[in-house]
Amino acid sequence: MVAEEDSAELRQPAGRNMLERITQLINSVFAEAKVGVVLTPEEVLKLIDLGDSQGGPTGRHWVLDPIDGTRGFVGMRQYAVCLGMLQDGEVVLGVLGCPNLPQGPVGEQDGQEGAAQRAGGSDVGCLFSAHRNYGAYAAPLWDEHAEPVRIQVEDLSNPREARFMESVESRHSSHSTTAAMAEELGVVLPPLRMDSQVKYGLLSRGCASIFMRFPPPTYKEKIWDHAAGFVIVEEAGGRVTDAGGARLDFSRGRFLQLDRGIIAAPPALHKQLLQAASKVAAAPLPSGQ
Ligand SMILES: Nc1ncnc2c1ncn2[C@@H]1O[C@H](COP(=O)(O)O)[C@@H](OP(=O)(O)O)[C@H]1O
Ligand SMILES: [Mg+2]
Repeated sequence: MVAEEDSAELRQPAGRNMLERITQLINSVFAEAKVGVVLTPEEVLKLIDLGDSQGGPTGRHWVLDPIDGTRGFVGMRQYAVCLGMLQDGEVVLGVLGCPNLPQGPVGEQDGQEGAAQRAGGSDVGCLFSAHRNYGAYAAPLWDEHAEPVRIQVEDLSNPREARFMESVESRHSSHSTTAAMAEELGVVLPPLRMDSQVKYGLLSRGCASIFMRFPPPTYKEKIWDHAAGFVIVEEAGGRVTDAGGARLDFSRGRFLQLDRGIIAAPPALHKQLLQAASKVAAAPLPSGQ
C-alpha cells in the first residue's frame, strides 16, 4: 500500500491523545459494522504504517489518499477519498468517493465554503470508479442499491464553450498560469475552482471540459493525488498528460515526474491545450514575476 499518511506524529507524546481518539473511533465503527475486532492503539499505528510502500514498476500496489483536499475538508468545501491500484506501474483501478459533490450540475458555489452543509441530501455525494478497459462509472455515494451509470467526458473541441477547473488553493496551482493558458486558448468562461480529485470526477462526467494544474516548479506531485482520477478520466475518454504531452507515469515510485504541470481534457481540446502550453511557456514573464 502506497499511502499519504504515516504514524510519526501519533507516536510522539503530543500525539497520544489523538491516537486514543482515533482508536476509539475505529473501534466504534467496527462495533457498529459488527466487524468483531477491537484494535489497540499500537495496532492502529502498525496499520497506518502499512502505507509505506514505495510503489514502482513491478507488482501490485494499492494507492490511497484517505482525505484528498485536506484544506477543502477543513474549509467545508470539497474533498475526496481516493483509492487506486497499480499493476506493474499502470493504474488499473480507481475509485473516488466525493461526499460533498452534487450528483447533478455543479457551479462555483459547490467549490466554496458551505458545500459541506448540503452533504447528506439524497442528491449530494458521488462515487466515481473505473477499471482499465471496462469504462468509467458514477453512482450516488450513499445508495448501495443504485446502478452505476457509464460516464464520458464532454465531446467538445471549441474552447469558447469550455469551462476549465483548477485548485482553489493558488499555492497548489498557479492561477495566473492557468489564466494565461485560458486566454491563449480562447476560453471565455471563468474557472471552476474545486479542491481535490473531485475535478477528475467532474471532467469524467462532462460537468467541465478542462482540468489544469501548475504547481510551483520545485513541488513534486504525489501519485496518490492523481492515480484514481487518472484512470477514471482515461476510461471516460479523456487525456491526462503533463504540459509537454507525456502521459502521466505512475511507475516511478511515490512521485510523478512532470514537465511543468498537468493538463486533462477530451482529446480535441487537449491537443489545443498542449499548443497553448508551449506558447505560454515561451512567452516572457510579466515584469515583477
Ligand atoms: N505546494 C503545492 N503544490 C501543489 N500541490 C500541493 C502543494 N501542497 C500540497 N499539495 C497537494 O495538493 C493536494 C490537494 O489538491 P487540490 O489543490 O487539487 O485540492 C493536497 O492533497 P492533500 O489534501 O491530500 O494533502 C497535496 O498533496
Ligand atoms: Mg491528496
